[in-house]
Amino acid sequence: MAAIQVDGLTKRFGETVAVDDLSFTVEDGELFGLLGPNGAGKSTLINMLVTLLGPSEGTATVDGHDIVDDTAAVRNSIGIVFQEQALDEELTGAENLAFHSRLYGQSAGEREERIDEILDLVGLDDERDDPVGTYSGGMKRRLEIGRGLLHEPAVLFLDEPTSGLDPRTRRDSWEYIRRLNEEAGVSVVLTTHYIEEAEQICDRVAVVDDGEIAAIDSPGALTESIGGDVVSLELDGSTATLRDRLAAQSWVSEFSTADGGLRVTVDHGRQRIADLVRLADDAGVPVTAVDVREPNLETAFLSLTGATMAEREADEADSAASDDGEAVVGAAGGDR
Ligand SMILES: Nc1ncnc2c1ncn2[C@@H]1O[C@H](COP(=O)(O)OP(=O)(O)OP(=O)(O)O)[C@@H](O)[C@H]1O
Repeated sequence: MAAIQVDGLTKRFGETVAVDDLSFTVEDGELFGLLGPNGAGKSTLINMLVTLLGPSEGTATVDGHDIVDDTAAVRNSIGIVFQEQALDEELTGAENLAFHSRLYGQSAGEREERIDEILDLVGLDDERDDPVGTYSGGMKRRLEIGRGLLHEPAVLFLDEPTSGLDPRTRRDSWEYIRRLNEEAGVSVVLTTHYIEEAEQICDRVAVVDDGEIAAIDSPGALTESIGGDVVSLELDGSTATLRDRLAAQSWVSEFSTADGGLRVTVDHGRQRIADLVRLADDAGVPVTAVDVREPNLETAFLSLTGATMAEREADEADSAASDDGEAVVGAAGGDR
């Protein structure tokens, strides 16, 4: 049985279509990533799957249970770690877990055994009796992830699990997430706007943009699907003639317009810079800057959506600011 089966799931907030007719499957035992910029619709999708938000249209099952008709069974089958931290800082690590174990109705014997297992799994054995207020950001996140596993869920949802952590702690957290996926045998669905996170730990990634899934595959296959390096040309003038000329070159895989220029996908991008500059000159549009990116998930996102993650987040910040009538700064994007 699939861990998650999503069929035509849609969520509207007034005019905004936050999640637009999504269908996909997460296999049992998979570490599945939803990668997209802030505002892409990842949290809305997760909130529907964990039964906190009702869909506008469509259906989904989690561990075989319907997210609308069978909410209690879905909730018993899942663990959730939200973006915002929710630990009692005055209690110790073990006490925080014990509190939740009681909420789930575990017996005293079961509780003790499970807490030991979890603290071992997330590497907090030595700090079990320290108040959580003394933990580092990474340790707190590990404890929250452990807490999500307390009742042995079939599926663990992690919403931006490493957001706000420093890069080193983020890497350490990846180890733990991978380990618990393997050792606890739990299917994991995580959202992230960190390309590297999706690339490093996910078995498969859904690239989410503007409420839709642009592609789903393994990070390696998504990267390979680009078929070359992406050369960004900043151009001073109309690109119409140059586009015609690019279309006629056998060595150009594809190209798209971008703010102030063109993005061209070619093999061996660096060796093609001179050819591209010459084509642009011949077309009467001087190149003012060149950037070459080798294939990775970042260029896959660019190739699939026509924009970088950063550009998408800036768009979202702009529209949030115009909605609020406020300045763009702090409206969206970046770590929280
Ligand atoms: N309760 C709501 N009411 C109105 N609009 C909403 C609501 N929740 C989300 N949206 C809008 O839906 C879209 C998707 O938001 P969502 O939070 O799901 O994106 P996200 O990819 O999870 O980003 P983030 O990581 O910032 O949460 C955005 O345009 C957002 O403004």
